[in-house]
Amino acid sequence: WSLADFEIGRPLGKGKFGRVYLAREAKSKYIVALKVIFKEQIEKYKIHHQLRREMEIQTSLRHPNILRLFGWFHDNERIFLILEYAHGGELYGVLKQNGHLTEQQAATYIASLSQALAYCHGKCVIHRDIKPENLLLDHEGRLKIADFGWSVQSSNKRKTMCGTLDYLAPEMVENRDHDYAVDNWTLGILCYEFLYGNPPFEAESQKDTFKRILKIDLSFPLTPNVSEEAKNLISQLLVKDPSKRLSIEKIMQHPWIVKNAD
Ligand SMILES: CC(C)CCNC(=O)Cn1cc(-c2ccc3c(-c4nc5ccccc5[nH]4)n[nH]c3c2)cn1
Repeated sequence: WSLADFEIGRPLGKGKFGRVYLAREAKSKYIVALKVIFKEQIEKYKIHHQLRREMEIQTSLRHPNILRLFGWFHDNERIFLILEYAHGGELYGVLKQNGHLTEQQAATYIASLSQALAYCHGKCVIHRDIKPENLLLDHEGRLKIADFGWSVQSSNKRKTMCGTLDYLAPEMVENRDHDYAVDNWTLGILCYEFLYGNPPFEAESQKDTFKRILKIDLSFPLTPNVSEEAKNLISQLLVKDPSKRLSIEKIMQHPWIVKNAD
């Protein structure tokens, strides 16, 4: 592939490392999202190996709820990633527009995320950075995890702090070793945010967010009205001891998911 094969459209936003444009492959008319990453950025931030690993990870993942990386090409100063185009845009937009989601929508997205994570964990990939901005919707409103900005192969004990803090599990806040269960924690954070409109441990300062996470300072507002089953699932995921968090399989069998996810 080369840039000449594509007609470039409007900017779709900026992902990690670069901007993303709507694009159409000239011959097939196939619509894609084309991400442009400047090589000088890669040199400057020394992220060549991380980028390569992400590209290998994302190319190898094939799942209906994981955004495809079809391929890539480069010219002298830029690398271009040919990504799946998600017609529905960011889930974040839907969440902010409606304030919060219905229990059916929330359960459907949590079920989709759980299936995608079960698939990733099966391939020894921990996502570690799942947040609404990284979740896109296709033309049927089906969820697509877009950004493997900090995904690692599981053996890694990386210590870098990644992304916004609201979604960090206690073991990551305490910079202890972490494993797949960080993604289970994040499902609890997202479930809470889908139903209430903001993440459970939000605070004025980062320090206070850290404290609330480490204390599991979890409370459920009286409005909007949320079912006991939903609160039960959230309470079984936002557990300090990673080994005590509900497994992905158990999430899929939880009464709230079985009843509300479609
Ligand atoms: C290899 C490594 C660097 C990871 C490869 N993955 C990414 O680059 C992650 N990434 C995906 C995107 C992205 C952003 C937006 C979209 C969209 C999209 N569709 C939209 C519809 C309406 C409004 C906005 C939209 N954005 N479709 N596919 C996308 C893909 C940005 N970063």
